[in-house]
Amino acid sequence: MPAAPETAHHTPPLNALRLSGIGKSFGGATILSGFSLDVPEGQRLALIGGSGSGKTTVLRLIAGLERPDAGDIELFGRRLPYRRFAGRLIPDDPPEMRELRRPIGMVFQHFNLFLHLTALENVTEAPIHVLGQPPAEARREALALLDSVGLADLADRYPRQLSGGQQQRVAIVRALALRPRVLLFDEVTASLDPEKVAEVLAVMRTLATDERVTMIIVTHEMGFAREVADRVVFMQRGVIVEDAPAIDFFTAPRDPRSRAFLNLAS
Ligand SMILES: Nc1ncnc2c1ncn2[C@@H]1O[C@H](COP(=O)(O)OP(=O)(O)OP(=O)(O)O)[C@@H](O)[C@H]1O
Repeated sequence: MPAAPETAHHTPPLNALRLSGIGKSFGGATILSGFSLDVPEGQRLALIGGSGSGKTTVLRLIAGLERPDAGDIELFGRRLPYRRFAGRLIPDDPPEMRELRRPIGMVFQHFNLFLHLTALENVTEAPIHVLGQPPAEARREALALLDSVGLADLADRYPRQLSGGQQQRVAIVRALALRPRVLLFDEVTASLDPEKVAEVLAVMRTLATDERVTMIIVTHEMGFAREVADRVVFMQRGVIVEDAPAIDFFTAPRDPRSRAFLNLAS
C-alpha cells in the first residue's frame, strides 16, 4: 500500500534525537561501532542490557560528557557541530554546541549534587547562573518543584542531611528546573536502598505522564520499564539486539538473547 501523503494535519513526529553511525572506543576497546538510534519527540524509551553493554556511554554521548569517535548526533533536527581534526572529532562551535544541548537534562546514579549547597540552592544554581533567571523567580519555581516531589520542608538541608532517595529527588528536580525537552536517566535507583527505590520511581512515573518530554531511561528495574516505557531498546556489547514496543518486548521478546536477559533479570 502506498504511504499516505503527508499533509499539514499529518506530519511525522519530530525526532528529538538521532544517533547515526556512532563509534566510541576507550583505550583499545571498541564500545560502540556504527550505533544508530532515532528517538521521536515525547517517547519514553527504556535502554536496557547487561553490565558493560554501553548504555551509560550512549547517554553520556547524548549529554556531551563524551565525544564520539565517529558518526553524527542530531538533536531536534540539528546536527551537533563536531569536526574532524587530527583523526578525532572535536566540538567546532562551543556556543552552538551549548545551545543545542541546553534542552537536555541528565540524572545520574550517584546524584552528583553540590555538597556545599542546600537542596534549594542545588536546584536554583543553573537557572540563575546559566540561564540568567532572576533569583527570586528561580527560588519560587524551585520551591514549587521541590514541593511537587514532597521535599518543600527540606529545601534548606544540605545533601548529607538527606537520605539517598531524597537526594535523588533533588537531583531530578534540579534537571527539571532547566525545563528540559529530553531527560536522560542513568540507573537513578541503583544506588538506593530498596525501600527508597519506590519514592524515586513514583516521581519518575509522574514525569512520564508529561507528553512533551522525551525520556531515555537506563534501568535494571524491569517492572518499572514495563510500566512507563513505550519502547525498549535492548543492547549487548554495544549492539542493539532488539528494538520493540515495550508491550511486545516484555510479553513476546523475539531474540533469544532478550529472552535469556529477561529470565535473568526477572
Ligand atoms: N571513561 C571510560 N574509560 C574507559 N572505559 C570506559 C569508560 N567508560 C566506559 N568504559 C567501558 O565501556 C564499557 C561500557 O560501559 P557503559 O558504562 O557504557 O556500560 P553500561 O551498559 O552502562 O553498564 P552498567 O550497566 O554496568 O552501568 C565498559 O566495559 C566500561 O568499562
